[in-house]
Amino acid sequence: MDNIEKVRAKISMYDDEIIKILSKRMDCIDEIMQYKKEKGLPILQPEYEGKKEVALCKKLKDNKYEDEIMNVFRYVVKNAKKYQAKNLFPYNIMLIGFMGCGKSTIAKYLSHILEMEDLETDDFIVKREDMTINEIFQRKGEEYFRKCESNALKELETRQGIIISCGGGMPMRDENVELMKKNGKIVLLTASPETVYDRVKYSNQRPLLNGNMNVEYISNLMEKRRSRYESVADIVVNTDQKPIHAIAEEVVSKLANLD
Ligand SMILES: Nc1ncnc2c1ncn2[C@@H]1O[C@H](COP(=O)(O)OP(=O)(O)OP(=O)(O)O)[C@@H](O)[C@H]1O
Ligand SMILES: O=C(O)C1=C[C@@H](O)[C@@H](O)[C@H](O)C1
Ligand SMILES: [Mg+2]
Repeated sequence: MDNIEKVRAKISMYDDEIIKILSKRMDCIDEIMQYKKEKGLPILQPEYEGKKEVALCKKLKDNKYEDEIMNVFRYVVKNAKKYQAKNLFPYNIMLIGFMGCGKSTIAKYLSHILEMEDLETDDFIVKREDMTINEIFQRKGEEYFRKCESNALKELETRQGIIISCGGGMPMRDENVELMKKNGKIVLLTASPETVYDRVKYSNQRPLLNGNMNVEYISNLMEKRRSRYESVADIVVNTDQKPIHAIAEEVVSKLANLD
């Protein structure tokens, strides 16, 4: 064997070791998930991630390959999170609820913490139609927008393992709910009319609220939708006066405890 072949053989041997070690590391993820389940511990522990990064930096200090190895570790951690999410949620997480209840905010947070892709049906429609939601309502009318929502769900029918933040009116149509339930669990986020008002009062991006930006209007529309929202939801999480991470944890633990 010439020298280069010898080195390649060595690399191959190290690859075997890496595979063995990575598999053992993944087994630990299974163990941790099982342990958290048994002890009723929070599934999301974002503070652990920061500590882990610091600990790894310390271990790699003065290592010639510090940057490269650190990058590999980040990828390892990313994939461990993906593996965990895939096991916990082998379906789409469909966030529904009134405007301003926090669907987009929670979807983004969960997407980061679980390494799951997130998608906004409103954004999806804006891209397809090449118009803002306000423009669609003004030029084509609400009924047209509602058809776009159904079409968006049909296009997304085959996707799996994503977090979908649905437009506030999406669950009002039976055909939409059917599509949402096909390969997803429906998470209803709630907030009081006062909270919603506080969160959205300076925005003009929600056509239904333009010219109606007051607690009374919000309260009336919310009441009209309440029973529909509640009847289609697999789980419900109230978001009033709660920080994002607490809402996200509640979503995740309630979903994980579904049969
Ligand atoms: N738990 C929370 N605490 C404080 N502010 C929040 C919370 N959740 C969301 N917000 C803020 O409220 C506003 C509305 O939130 P978000 O856009 O996520 O709502 P949404 O349900 O997606 O609304 P829409 O249906 O109109 O898309 C944002 O400015 C966001 O930063
Ligand atoms: O609640 C609703 O009906 C809506 C909510 C937004 O997400 C947009 O989908 C649109 O403004 C309509
Ligand atoms: Mg949103």
